[in-house]
Amino acid sequence: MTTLLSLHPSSSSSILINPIKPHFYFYNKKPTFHHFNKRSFSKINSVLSTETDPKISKEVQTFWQWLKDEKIVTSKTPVKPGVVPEGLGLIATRDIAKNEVVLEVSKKFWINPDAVAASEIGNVCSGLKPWISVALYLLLEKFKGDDSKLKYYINVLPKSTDSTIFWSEEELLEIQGTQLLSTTLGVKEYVQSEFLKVENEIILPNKQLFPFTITLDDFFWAFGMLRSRAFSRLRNQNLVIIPFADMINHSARVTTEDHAQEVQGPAGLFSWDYLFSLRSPLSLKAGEQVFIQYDLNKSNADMALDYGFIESSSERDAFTLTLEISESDEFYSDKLDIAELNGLGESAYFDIKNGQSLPPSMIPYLRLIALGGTDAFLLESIFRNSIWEFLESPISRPNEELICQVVRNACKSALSGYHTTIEEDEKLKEEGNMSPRLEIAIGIRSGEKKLLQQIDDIFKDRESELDVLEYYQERRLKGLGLVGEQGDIIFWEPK
Ligand SMILES: C[S@@+](CC[C@H](N)C(=O)[O-])C[C@H]1O[C@@H](n2cnc3c(N)ncnc32)[C@H](O)[C@@H]1O
Repeated sequence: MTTLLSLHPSSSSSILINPIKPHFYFYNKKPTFHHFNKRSFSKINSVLSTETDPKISKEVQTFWQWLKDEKIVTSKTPVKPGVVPEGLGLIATRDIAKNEVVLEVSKKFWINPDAVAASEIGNVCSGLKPWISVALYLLLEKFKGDDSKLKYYINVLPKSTDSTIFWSEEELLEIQGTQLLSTTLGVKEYVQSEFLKVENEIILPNKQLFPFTITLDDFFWAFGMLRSRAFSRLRNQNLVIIPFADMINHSARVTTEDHAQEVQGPAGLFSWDYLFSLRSPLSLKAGEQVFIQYDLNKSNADMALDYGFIESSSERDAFTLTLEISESDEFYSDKLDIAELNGLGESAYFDIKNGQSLPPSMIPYLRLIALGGTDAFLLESIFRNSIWEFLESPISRPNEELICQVVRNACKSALSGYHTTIEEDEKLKEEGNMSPRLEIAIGIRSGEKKLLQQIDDIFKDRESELDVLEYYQERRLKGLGLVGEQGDIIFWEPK
């Protein structure tokens, strides 16, 4: 899937398309639930009582009762669980004003590295990455069954989500050629290697703390839960699962992200504690579902990987173009030095978004890696402070032509890696009636192809302008006053 193209005959810098995303990040926001009748597309009627709603499973009812017993849910709580197109969700039981608090959960119910530290596995987990320690804690509580203090919560967690990390090989074939497939495989490999490490270093040597078998699938389940349910933007909290709050679904209609807060408030009759407080970003009528915005910055591929759904609008479509100065480039060290002086490196990643212009440093970087031949004098150290400014405009016809050719060839090559065309995908979308996973696959692959087409169009237009562009030498002569109005060169003639 990786396309690597030589940019210059003498220097072999390259453009890579479809790489595995370079940085595996853990984590940005939130949530998934339940494995019961997941997507029942019933109209969201006001759920007047969880107990009397036949669609609410016994496990959810028991969980709800536990929330009441623990005073997390009180008579003032304006929401209750309901079965919605997104699975389970929270439904307003009365009109809710914009910014009104819909739920509060005291710190003692939070599932985070502090909870792990205070548990029986705290000592052995202290050196682990936070997400790994919380994953082990979740698994430990799961295997305790009825003895777990989190049992009512764990009982309502889903067996998996529609995240691509849970897709079968056959399902993954539907995203053949996409960056999402590369990223998914990269993440799976990463999780597997972390599992093998923690199994050897922590789980097996501490059998008394882990008196049950933890399989790779179990570890993936815990990873998937964290990936889809954890909040990350709280003050002091980079990774925290908040039971009950994680029943809230995402809507593109919500365009702000500041609904979750850590506040201080009463926790029980005589004590105060930190509370996780969630406000409704929209004003709602009784019976409507409460939504939040999970993350405005995530692409559809991020959403598919984290939560197992995407948005239908193309605004979240993204394609990461990777450009690289090759070590075998004869000007490697000069080019690297220039890139670093300008905040870039040996490799640079440019996120291309639908309808947006190219990232500002992409073309100068492309021109830099394509620089060679008679333009190579610009790499000399006397130009070090001014070269980036030069690179912001066309350098020479061969340099500009080369970047167009290479980008266009890379786009064509990447486009040929998909097993369907944009038109075929559009037809499938029109036919409808797809499984949620196929819907994700088609949305992602058609989004990527449209972006590749968009990039190709940009460089096609540029290619058609090669004859009329102004290049470095011409600009330089003009700067010295040596070019006339018509572009003719003015020679100095002695009088
Ligand atoms: C924190 S959970 C929210 C509660 C969840 N619906 C449940 O049943 O537990 C997040 C998960 O809900 C589902 N979800 C949330 N918002 C969604 C949306 N707008 N479209 C489709 N699924 C959504 C996805 O499965 C996601 O991984």
